[in-house]
Amino acid sequence: MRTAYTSDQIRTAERALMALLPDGTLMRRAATGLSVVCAGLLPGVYGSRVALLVGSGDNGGDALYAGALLARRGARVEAVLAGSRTHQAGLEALREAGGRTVEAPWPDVVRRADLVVDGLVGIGGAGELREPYRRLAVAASEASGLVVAVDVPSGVDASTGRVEGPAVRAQVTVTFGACKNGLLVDPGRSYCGRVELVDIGLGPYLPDPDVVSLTDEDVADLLPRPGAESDKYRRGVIGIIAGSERFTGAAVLSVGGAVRAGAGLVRFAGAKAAVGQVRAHWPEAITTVLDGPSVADVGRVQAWVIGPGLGTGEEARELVRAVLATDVPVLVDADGLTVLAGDRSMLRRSAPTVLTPHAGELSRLLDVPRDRIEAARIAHVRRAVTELGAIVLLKGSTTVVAQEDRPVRVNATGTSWLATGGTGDVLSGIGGTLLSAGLSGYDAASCAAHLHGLAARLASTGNSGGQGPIAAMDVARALPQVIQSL
Ligand SMILES: NC(=O)C1=CN([C@@H]2O[C@H](COP(=O)(O)OP(=O)(O)OC[C@H]3O[C@@H](n4cnc5c(N)ncnc54)[C@H](OP(=O)(O)O)[C@@H]3O)[C@@H](O)[C@H]2O)[C@@H](O)CC1
Ligand SMILES: [K+]
Repeated sequence: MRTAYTSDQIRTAERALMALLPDGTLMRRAATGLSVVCAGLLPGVYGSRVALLVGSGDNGGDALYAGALLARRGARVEAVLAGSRTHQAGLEALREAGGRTVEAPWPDVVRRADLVVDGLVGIGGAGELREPYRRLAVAASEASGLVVAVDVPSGVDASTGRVEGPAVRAQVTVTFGACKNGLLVDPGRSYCGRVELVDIGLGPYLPDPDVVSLTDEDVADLLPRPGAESDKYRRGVIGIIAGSERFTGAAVLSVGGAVRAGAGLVRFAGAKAAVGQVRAHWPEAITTVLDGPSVADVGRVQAWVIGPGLGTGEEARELVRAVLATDVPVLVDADGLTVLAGDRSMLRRSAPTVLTPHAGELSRLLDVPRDRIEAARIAHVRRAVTELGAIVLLKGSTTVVAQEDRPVRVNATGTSWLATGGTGDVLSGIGGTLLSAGLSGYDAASCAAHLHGLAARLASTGNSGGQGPIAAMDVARALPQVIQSL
């Protein structure tokens, strides 16, 4: 499991460790690790041009010391001192090693560098970058050389991943001691490139993580696998209520996600047209044409999925109410969430409820503008959990899953090609299947997001290794191969 922390958590751990070590030890460790990564990126250190963007804090100090180490190996190191102050010991080290400082015009220095080291701000950064950092961040992002961010790309909020205004776009981010939340969550994540962690001995002093990210191994351990004693009922019976006379595709895709994720049995109930399509595509499912808002005829299930393509009228409302009145876990998606936004009292129940909104749906549920949710996904998914009393999977460029009193789980899989119609319906079927197999809502939601992202990657990757468009059904189809590979 990968773990990540807020800036405050990192600072607390740093203070505890620093108290035990001679002054400057941590910065030396950080700078040595940084210089090793930088040297590994250059075809040769000797003779290469390195531009250091140096801010006024310790982030700039790291860059200066790393620059000194590279200069000792023959790199031509030029430092742009952008802050009102400069880390003096770091500057002396750079000068002693043969590095030099340069005056404006700075963009030329950045343009001609083989490697740009962004040491403007790290965990001490707050809010939008001010000038001249702002201009340098833009120049670095447009540079033709490699860009390495020190600890966190400048302009990215280390605790939240929030980006206001320009920020440095790096190919590699070298982070110290532990990963920061903002390196795992969009929009910050998309500025980091590859993240390299340099161990500086902080481990024993770190608290419980604020954010975690499951690995393939974690998901493999959590996934239910049928044993010799398993039959279809014991593996899990999932009930899906989706689709309408007008929208039938969502039903087919949700059932597809469930069948291909390994449901023991899928019971599908919906409007006649949706039932017809589900039967045509998935003969494995047992179907019921719903006659009114009762789910009594569908049969026993261990978990429900309700919402994709359901509509938001009176009948849909009563169906959502009926499903939430049962005593089994329920996953509510899409139109089901819009219905819930109109009457959150339905969420008062004792069995687990998993909600799977995208930012627009969460905006309706919380009455918060969508762009605010997208800018601060962790804070809003937490708020949703507290306000709604449910487990919440917030879909998007970074999918995050939260439950009360547990770290937010950030999904590490997926591809930009996944942003296409119907993929959310497939996700609901996967999540419901895992719930019906007995996983907790928190595990079911996070494993579903992980598998969904892996399946999308597999489906979108061609023989050449490049990625291309996918249809939602391709994601469902790729699920068995992904589960086999874990
Ligand atoms: N944690 C660890 O264990 C270790 C941490 N280490 C390193 O220390 C780093 C943290 O150093 P830090 O505390 O000195 O803060 P830092 O990130 O350099 O920035 C502070 C300066 O930025 C400025 N500034 C802020 N916001 C701004 C804005 N929007 N726009 C423009 N300027 C802005 C603000 O300037 P001021 O307003 O004071 O002029 C302030 O002085 C950390 O990221 C890591 O690299 C390693 O060396 C060793 C182990
Ligand atoms: K930085």
